[in-house]
Amino acid sequence: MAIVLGPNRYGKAETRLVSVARDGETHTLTDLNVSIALSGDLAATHLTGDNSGVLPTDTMKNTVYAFAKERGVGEPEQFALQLARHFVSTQSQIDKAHITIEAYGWERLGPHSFQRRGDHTRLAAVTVTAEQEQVVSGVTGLTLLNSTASEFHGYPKDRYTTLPETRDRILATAVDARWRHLTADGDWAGSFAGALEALTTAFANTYSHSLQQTLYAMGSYTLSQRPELAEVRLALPNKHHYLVDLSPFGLTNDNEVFIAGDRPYGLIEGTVIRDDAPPAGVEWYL
Ligand SMILES: O=c1[nH]c(=O)c2[nH]c(=O)[nH]c2[nH]1
Repeated sequence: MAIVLGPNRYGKAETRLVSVARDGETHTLTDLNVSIALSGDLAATHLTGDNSGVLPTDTMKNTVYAFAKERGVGEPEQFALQLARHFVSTQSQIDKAHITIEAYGWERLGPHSFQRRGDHTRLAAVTVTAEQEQVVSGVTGLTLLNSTASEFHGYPKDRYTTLPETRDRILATAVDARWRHLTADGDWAGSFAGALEALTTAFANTYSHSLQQTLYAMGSYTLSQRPELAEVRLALPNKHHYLVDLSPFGLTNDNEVFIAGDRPYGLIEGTVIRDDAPPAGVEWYL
């Protein structure tokens, strides 16, 4: 029996970068959280403490800030690609760079005034090797609600089932979604806006018999609208809204008064794929 080093990677997590593009009077704000994970021939440092192949994570953080100045930040997918290519091409012991970026939105209030958007966070994740570049975009924390056009019935019942069947309920979720691009160059801003629009349109327009059905509708509509995408992965928490029993007060409740549940929640997860798309080159997770 031998004990060996398994898969490993390292990098600087959550480098917070705020960049102001001072193009005259009207400034543009970019607000990112950048995480870097490098892997390759890193056995020596783990096994013997030889750090000759260990680019410091501090240097990775500095590279983020220097690239912001030297190249500008631009779209998160593009910025992540530039960083990933840099580490793979300049560090011979590194064969894979995985960069994830959370981009926080700021709405313009004036030429140099902004209001932080709280409604969702944009995501980008790229993986670069010598052979391949994979780009994934996504969104998290996008809370959506339909106040009707949602039913849930016809499910199996056993001795522990208490859930009443419903023909009219609130359907609400906080969308956590990732979508894989077919190529590593594109109109990242337009693609993100289009995918977000497709997801929300499908949520609003689907008459739902389950959140699972809504998940498939959101993924398939997004792929139908966005030819640059190969695959959409969705994790949809079912943000339950429970009807309040108003009968103790002699009142009816015709789907008007709800308790917003917190925990536990149903979690519906699924992938929708274009069947002629090439498979992902490297595994990616939500
Ligand atoms: O849309 C739903 N899907 C389920 O699987 C489920 N399970 C549950 O209790 N409520 C719901 N709603």
